Parts: sequence; structure tokens; C-alpha cells
Amino acid sequence: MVEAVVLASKSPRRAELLQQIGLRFEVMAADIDETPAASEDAQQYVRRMATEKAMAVVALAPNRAVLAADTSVIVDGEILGKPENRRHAETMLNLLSGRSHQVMTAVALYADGQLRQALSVTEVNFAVLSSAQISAYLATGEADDKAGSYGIQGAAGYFVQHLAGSYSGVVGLPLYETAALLSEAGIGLE
Ligand SMILES: Cc1cn([C@H]2C[C@H](O)[C@@H](COP(=O)(O)OP(=O)(O)OP(=O)(O)O)O2)c(=O)[nH]c1=O
Repeated sequence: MVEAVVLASKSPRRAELLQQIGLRFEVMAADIDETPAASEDAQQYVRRMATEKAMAVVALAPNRAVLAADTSVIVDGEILGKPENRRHAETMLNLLSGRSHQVMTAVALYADGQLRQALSVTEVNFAVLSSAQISAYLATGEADDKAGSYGIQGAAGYFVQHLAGSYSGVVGLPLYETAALLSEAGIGLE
């Protein structure tokens, strides 16, 4: 029997999304340093992060197919990752209020000695957020572990006036691109 793909992620959202497309997988997360390098742009950063997450797990399970992803929010060329604390999250939400930003998710798949990558870029338009709305949202705790300090799939869903791109990519794993990578690597969905 072919062994299940390993999802190199501690994100419950990524596991849920992968379940949605019927892939048999198990989870093995590896911690990596997520500090952006001074010289890299957002696209290079998310690609490098997804690759490093995958390769950290390949080092632990060398004969398995390993899938990983990385999501960042980009506004004015600035990369917004997960907030350090509530104040940081508040600053990010004020920055995103009333304008559009990009959400980039890179996916990396290592299988049969080959690394494949895909990138999903989505344009998201936020309504103007009042300070009361931001405070109420921060109190839900949903911002704490998410890039850009919001989760489109939760209470922040109503901040979004318009989206062009991949909804699943914003949540953390673009399903079209992921299925295409799996198919290229000859890994079938059930
Ligand atoms: C923008 C946005 C991000 N997110 C989440 C997806 C990711 O879990 C997180 C971005 O952080 P990541 O560093 O990409 O992922 P992670 O640390 O949560 O998990 P791992 O590295 O182990 O795979 O933000 C949402 O859930 N909804 C959203 O709308």
C-alpha cells in the first residue's frame, strides 16, 4: 500500500482544507525560523517558507511525499505574518482597513526526490473598520494565529467587500493549485 502524504503543518485550517478534497494524509509539523530575509520580496519569502517547512519534515520522514504551505498578507510591499500580540494585531487591522491587500500562499510538494511548487495570489478588499469593530474582533481571539491578523473564514468574513483569486488560498491552502501539484506528482485523490 502507498503510504499517506504527510502534511507538514500545525494549522488546523490546512488539515481541514486538505480533507475537503479527499486526500489521505497524516500530519507532522516542523518548526522553522519564519524571519523574512532582508533581500527577499513577498513571493520569494512565502516560497522559501513553504519549501523549508516541507524539507524539515522530509528530513524526519525521507521516503514520504510531503506537502507544506505558507500564507502571508502583503500591503504596500510589506509582509504581514502572524501578530506578536493583540496590539500588533490591532496595528495590522488598522493598516488593512478600507483598502485592498494581497494574500499569497505558496505550496510546496516534495515527492519522489522532486520538489514542486505553486503560488496563489488573491486580492482582498476590506471595508473601512471602526475601532469598535476592530476591538470586538480582537476580543474573539481569532486574529492571534493568523497572517495579517484576520481569518476570512470566521468573524472577519464581513470585513471583506471583494475578493479576486482563491478563497481556499486565503484560508491557507489553495485547493486548485494543491490538487494540480498532487496530480503532477502522480498522487491520486480518493
Ligand atoms: C489571511 C488568513 C490567514 N489564515 C491563517 C492560515 C495559516 O494558518 C496562518 C498563516 O500562518 P502560516 O505561517 O502560513 O501557517 P501556520 O504557522 O498557521 O501553520 P504551519 O506553518 O504549521 O503550516 O494564517 C487564515 O486561517 N485565514 C485567513 O483569512
